[in-house]
Amino acid sequence: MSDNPAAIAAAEIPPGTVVLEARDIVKDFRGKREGLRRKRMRAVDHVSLQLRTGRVTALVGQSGSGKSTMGRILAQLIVPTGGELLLHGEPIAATRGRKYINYTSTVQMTLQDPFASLNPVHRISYVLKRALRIHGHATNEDDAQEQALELLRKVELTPAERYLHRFPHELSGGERQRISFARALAAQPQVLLADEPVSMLDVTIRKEMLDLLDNLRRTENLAILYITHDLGSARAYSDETLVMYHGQVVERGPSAEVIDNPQHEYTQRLLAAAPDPSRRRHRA
Ligand SMILES: Nc1ncnc2c1ncn2[C@@H]1O[C@H](COP(=O)(O)OP(=O)(O)OP(=O)(O)O)[C@@H](O)[C@H]1O
Repeated sequence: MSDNPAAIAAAEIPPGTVVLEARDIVKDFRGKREGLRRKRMRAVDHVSLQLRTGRVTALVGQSGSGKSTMGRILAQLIVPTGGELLLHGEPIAATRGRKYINYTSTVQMTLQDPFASLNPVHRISYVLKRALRIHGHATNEDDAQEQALELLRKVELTPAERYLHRFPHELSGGERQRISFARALAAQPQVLLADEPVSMLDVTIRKEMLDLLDNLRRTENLAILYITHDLGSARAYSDETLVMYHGQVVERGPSAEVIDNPQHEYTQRLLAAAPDPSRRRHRA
């Protein structure tokens, strides 16, 4: 086993191990101009969280509460104003270069709109093989081909051979989101940051997609951050829920407790506005 815990397969790490930790993260953006001064806008206000292998952590809150900003900080797509990230207990500093690529191999993010995140001019085979090569997991063309097929099977796009030669526009929204997951898995990550993975999909396929995510959590032992405004799915698919309001985490705990018995007035209001907050599901 490698002595670098970030470089080993997630499956080799005991479930429940903290992989990624955010401590006291703050993010300020430049806000609207007021006279000669520009106001500061605090999108994330002293947020701490831990992501553990084989566990799903839900980050819920209404639009503008800071969920995506927090996800982008965890993916190192943007730099926080304050606080720190720790990977396997080691502070992260590099935002470019080899160390940054190593970080992105360990921590992958998928976005809400799978169509916007896939280049329309490339076939699926190119998308997956490129990701495999960038992260150093394919040594030659045959190897890349075999692994690309295996990734398609993992995200339940079968027969896999049929999908390799397609372009994104030839796929449905659900299939494109599965390709986004496959591309993320090509990095062999330990952490998956899933930003609103089903909100742009037809309601009839949302459950299938969340079941797939749950499956990947188990089979790949992934630490998953599930960013959503849907409390019902957070209750059904996550172990822990953090509720964000105006950039702050106002309530956190086991998802069943937070959602069945919310203590904070904001969580109670969110629940009152949710269509079916009591949906339950027994997890494997
Ligand atoms: N690049 C940016 N520059 C300025 N303000 C930003 C930027 N990105 C986000 N914000 C602001 O930060 C706040 C939090 O935004 P964020 O996208 O994190 O919220 P969210 O909870 O993910 O919402 P949604 O569910 O709509 O994506 C919002 O007020 C948003 O306008």
